[in-house]
Amino acid sequence: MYDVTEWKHVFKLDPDKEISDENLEIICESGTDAIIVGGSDNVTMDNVLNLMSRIRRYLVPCVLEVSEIESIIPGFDLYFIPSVMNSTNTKWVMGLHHEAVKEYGEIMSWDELIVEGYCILNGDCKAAKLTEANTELAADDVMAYARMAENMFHMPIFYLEYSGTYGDVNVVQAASSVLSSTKLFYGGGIETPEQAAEMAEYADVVVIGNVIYDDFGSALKTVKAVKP
Ligand SMILES: CC(C)=CCC/C(C)=C/CC/C(C)=C/CC/C(C)=C/CC/C(C)=C/CC/C(C)=C/CC/C(C)=C/COP(=O)(O)OP(=O)(O)O
Ligand SMILES: O=P(O)(O)OC[C@@H](O)CO
Ligand SMILES: [Mg+2]
Repeated sequence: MYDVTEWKHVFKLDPDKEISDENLEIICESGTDAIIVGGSDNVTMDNVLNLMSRIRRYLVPCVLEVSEIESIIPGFDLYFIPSVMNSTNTKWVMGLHHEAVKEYGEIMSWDELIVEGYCILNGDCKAAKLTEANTELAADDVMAYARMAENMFHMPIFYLEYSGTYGDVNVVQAASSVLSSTKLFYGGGIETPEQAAEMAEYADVVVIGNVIYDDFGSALKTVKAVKP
């Protein structure tokens, strides 16, 4: 029904940030493959519900990327569950997941859940600090995580996260070279259609976040750059 393996471009909307109805409509009808709702600060039931119900006016698939147990609400098409592979604290690898499944296990629709093997590479971003990620990684370290995600843990998504900064295309290429069934998501610092196209050469899916709020016109152009 929602075939993530066909996606090339997604917008990530932050429930803690303002977006006008007009811009939301443009984003939802832009031809992007999905809208991810997610962020690392002040993600509450209220602001998640508010954003979800506004996105729900459109046909585009709508995904909650879970960052806090308290803000999980029903009604999304899919739930992306990050597991930070390069975290040094097991809480962010499997700990919170264990707690959540203990609480919701009985009522969970497992086919709506998609696990993302996160590898966070921008040491200055909030997610890196929160999860105590070891971001001092060379390309071969990242390749090893990618191989583990696909061959050991059978994760559907390997997510290279540079949130807030434009990443190293050689690292994205290296990760891509060792993946076949697991889909490579790239997110971080994409501000122009050219950058989106550059990362899309190697990543299966590019994620566009902050630029939606900083330069809406440029954000919109990334769709055609990736899906001409
Ligand atoms: C009732 C109901 C609908 C039930 C459904 C069942 C369900 C979905 C159950 C959930 C099961 C489950 C296993 C949940 C996991 C729970 C959990 C809290 C896991 C931890 C997730 C995690 C590792 C979070 C760490 C932070 C992280 C990686 C967040 C991802 C998003 C991210 C990096 C956003 C970037 O944030 P942003 O604000 O844009 O950052 P900048 O400031 O840098 O821009
Ligand atoms: O906000 P930006 O830097 O575009 O990053 C997108 C996404 O990967 C954040 O989780
Ligand atoms: Mg952001």
